Amino acid sequence: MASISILRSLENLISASVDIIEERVQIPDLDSAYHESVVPDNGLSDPAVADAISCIVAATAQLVATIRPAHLTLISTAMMIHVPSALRTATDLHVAEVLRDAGPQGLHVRKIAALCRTSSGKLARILRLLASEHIFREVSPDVFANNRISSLLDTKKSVDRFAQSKWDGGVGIAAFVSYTGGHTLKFTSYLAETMRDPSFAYSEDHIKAPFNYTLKTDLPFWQWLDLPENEVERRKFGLAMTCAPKTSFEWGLLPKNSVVVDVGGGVGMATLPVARAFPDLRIIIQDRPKFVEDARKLWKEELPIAVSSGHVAFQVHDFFEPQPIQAADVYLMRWIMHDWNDPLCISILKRLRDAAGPGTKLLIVDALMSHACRDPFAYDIAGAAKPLPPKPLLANFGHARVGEYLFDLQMLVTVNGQERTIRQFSDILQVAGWEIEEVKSAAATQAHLIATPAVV
Ligand SMILES: C[S@@+](CC[C@H](N)C(=O)[O-])C[C@H]1O[C@@H](n2cnc3c(N)ncnc32)[C@H](O)[C@@H]1O
Repeated sequence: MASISILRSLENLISASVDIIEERVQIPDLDSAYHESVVPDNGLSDPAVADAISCIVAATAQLVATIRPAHLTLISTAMMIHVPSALRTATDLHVAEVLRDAGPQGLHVRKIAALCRTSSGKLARILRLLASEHIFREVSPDVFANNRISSLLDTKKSVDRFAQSKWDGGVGIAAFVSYTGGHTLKFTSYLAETMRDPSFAYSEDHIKAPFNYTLKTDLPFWQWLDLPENEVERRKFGLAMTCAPKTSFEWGLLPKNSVVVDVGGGVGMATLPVARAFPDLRIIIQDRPKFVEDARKLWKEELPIAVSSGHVAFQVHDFFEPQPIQAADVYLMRWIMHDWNDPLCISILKRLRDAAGPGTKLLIVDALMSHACRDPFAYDIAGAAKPLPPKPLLANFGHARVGEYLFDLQMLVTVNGQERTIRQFSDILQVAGWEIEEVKSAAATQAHLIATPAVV
């Protein structure tokens, strides 16, 4: 297809998608504050709207790639590293909280800088870069306000409280932004060096990640997080898990008092919304000692009734050791498999298979990878095939699904881990004695693989 007809097809796709959205929902202004009850922030339950949004995101990115001079795309992509860095800086300086009370008219950067205790000249440049990427808004020269995106960084705490800690309690996406724009950015900057060093490039060992190369340590990432000097990073990491959408498993179909074990559950960010919505379930959060300690504190603050009623319990457990909770109704593992190489995943899965009863379900929540081109593989697992987008979009929905590939590299640089395709999952599960029954939300950043014990 000639470029001009590609541009026209993309333009038509965008226009048709806007029509679908206009028919079904009202889209809030980008300048108003974030509210989780409005579309698109909470409108993705309507599949037609979700698809239309994906088409717009994919098509606009493809339009830009097609029409922008190639050298400008390369130069601006290379320099995009400054965006996560600026975003983390604004987050750690509490700019969104400082701007909360200023409302839509905003605050002069001199006042923002005074409250954030930093240089106004440099802060203005940082905020202007972000405003150009539609995060914050420059209302008039040097006057900045929150917009729908930046206001999501607001932890709702008073700035005075930050003397104690910003990273206590449910601080949401700010923790993810601060963690990723800090440590992950450092680790990924050494990716090229590790790919040229054979002892790293060809290794599947979890202590051969760019993280280890960057910090010159042989400690596994999880042990490094346990060090006293990394306490703040560990808390941020635990809270960063809030950034995920809720699990879409049908928890409501489980009988009262069903036992759900959140294996490697961190501070319990996957099961906290489940416990809120289904208080009759019995949830056990297992993790390493420090995360269990953090989880206990967080749940006491966030959902004390679950703690006092005993509907949630916390257990120190190494998932390479025999599973202490036998025949649970559900073993949930969200964002665990992607941390480990195949042999170690198989060890974890075998421990759960040994403990499983005939009715046990294993729920794995992770991204499900696909190629960026069409894939002739015949999917014989229910729900595993991802819907194909309209042409001329890339077969994997391009920029609309880039999150999966970003997470994949996040795993590579931190723990030498990886996201997997359905074939890769199917292989390791089979070796460990599990059979995939169904896949839900295959195309989402968090696909759900539901497996049952294989009959031997
Ligand atoms: C990416 S986080 C996911 C946390 C949680 N599942 C969630 O989705 O919020 C991985 C978790 O695995 C835990 N972990 C690492 N090694 C472990 C082990 N050997 N036994 C139990 N948990 C472990 C980490 O402490 C961390 O909380």
